[in-house]
Amino acid sequence: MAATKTLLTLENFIGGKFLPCNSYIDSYDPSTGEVYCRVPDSGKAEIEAAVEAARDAFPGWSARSPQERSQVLTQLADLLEESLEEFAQAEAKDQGKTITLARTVDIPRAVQNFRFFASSILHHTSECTQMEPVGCLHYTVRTPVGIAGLISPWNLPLYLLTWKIAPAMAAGNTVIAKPSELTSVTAWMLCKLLPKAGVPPGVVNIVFGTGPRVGEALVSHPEVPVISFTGSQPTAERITQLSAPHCKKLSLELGGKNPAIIFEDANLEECIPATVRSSFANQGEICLCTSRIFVQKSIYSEFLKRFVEATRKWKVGIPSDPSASMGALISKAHLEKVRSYVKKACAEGAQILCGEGVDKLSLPPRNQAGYFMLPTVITGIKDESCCMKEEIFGPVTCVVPFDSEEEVIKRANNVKYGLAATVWSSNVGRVHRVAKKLQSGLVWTNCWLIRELNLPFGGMKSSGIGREGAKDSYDFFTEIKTITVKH
Ligand SMILES: NC(=O)C1=CN([C@@H]2O[C@H](COP(=O)(O)OP(=O)(O)OC[C@H]3O[C@@H](n4cnc5c(N)ncnc54)[C@H](O)[C@@H]3O)[C@@H](O)[C@H]2O)C=CC1
Ligand SMILES: N/C(=C\C=C\C(=O)O)C(=O)O
Repeated sequence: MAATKTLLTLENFIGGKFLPCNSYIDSYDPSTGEVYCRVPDSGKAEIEAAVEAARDAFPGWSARSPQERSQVLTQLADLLEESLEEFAQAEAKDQGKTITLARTVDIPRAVQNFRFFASSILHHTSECTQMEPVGCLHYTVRTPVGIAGLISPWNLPLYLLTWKIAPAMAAGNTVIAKPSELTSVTAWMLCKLLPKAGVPPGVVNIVFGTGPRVGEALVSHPEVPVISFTGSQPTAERITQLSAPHCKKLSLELGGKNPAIIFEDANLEECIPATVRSSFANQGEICLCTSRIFVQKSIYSEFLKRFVEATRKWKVGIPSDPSASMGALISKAHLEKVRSYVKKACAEGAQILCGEGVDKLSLPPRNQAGYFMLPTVITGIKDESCCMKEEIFGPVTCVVPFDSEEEVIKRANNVKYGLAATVWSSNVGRVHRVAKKLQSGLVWTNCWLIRELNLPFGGMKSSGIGREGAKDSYDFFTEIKTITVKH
């Protein structure tokens, strides 16, 4: 009992009020393996309450002009920015990522998400055509869909949650968001800013808990016509099944098995540090991370030597260490899953060039039970291996050689996923040619993760359905109507 009192205890935010829950889930600090927080274990009753609040708030919020909604979003961005350091500290503790990443990427991007959609909502136009022979004018109008159900994962908690909340609100919907039960703290902190920013009660409701309990209650609710989800493919399948009887609008942003293709004319000075980052940023827990590196044979040995050297400099440290490049993985179960892939690779006869099982990890005594592992490079592995086919979602990357452009395109496309790829070459023609042939929703050439938020973001094949971005998110969170006027 005494220990429970010291734990941070979160509450649901429904209808503009913080409400306690009947039961709670333990949430762990990934850097120590200790429980430090209690997250509401919500279910159907909490979703019913959130639907009621969102339904009541919808007429008022949807009737506001885009300019009025834009002002509220801008105010929210300003408030979040004022508390950037507090949010970054909380995100690093809750997720295990480095404070540097939380400070420079996660929270600034969450601020940017609100600012971006506050601005983009002001610039949409509608279509209009004339039919002179029959004297008709046709035009389109867009209206918000209604109550939006938003489900986000644990890897980029506030960054991905706000990437959904901001466009849904901007378009005039009311929202019920369910963050991951593993990383709920910054979403709860955001709730405290909502009234201060002028968000009316019920416009944004945040309900915490597990996928099977509260996630499914949200997805199955008949009054929630639109679901935006980022997470794993099996969960997306379940959401699709539950949504089918209601014909819900779905946006599914799922995993990847992202290739980096490195041609012999690549600028290795730039390519090597960028590929270390694309493989191991955020502990490799980003759906866009590189996990298959194809290197042209003539530079294979040189690349491998320099890549391993650079990987060994990618420092694993506790999240508060400003010199760390990588922190702890999200959970014990996830750490074990990631390690199991390295074991499988070894059993198949692959070589581990650095990291897990090869190098020694040094951690302060307090963090020995944390979920840390070293960035790991595997080679001598076949394309058919599970390490080359399945999403590992951790600091593990495979490096293999290739001969020709045609061959590497075929091999890069030979997985069920199609999210992101990088191509490294100084031949402009080749860069365009290869990018066009890759089955991938995003291709970065001679760079990685430079985001233009206006343009479509999302994957092909098993990497998802739909796109997010200025126009794409607006289209998704609105219904279009064609009106014909005979004059
Ligand atoms: N964007 C991405 O590509 C992500 C991929 N993953 C992949 O998924 C694997 C498993 O991670 P998880 O956290 O288990 O991902 P997940 O897909 O289960 O979780 C994502 C979100 O969905 C919710 N959820 C889970 N089951 C649900 C259900 N039946 N109905 C409604 N919502 C549900 C979760 O509570 C969480 O908020 C990772 O190892 C990684 O490979 C995980 C997170 C993000
Ligand atoms: N969806 C994910 C990353 C998105 C990044 C971005 O929008 O810039 C993910 O890792 O799940």
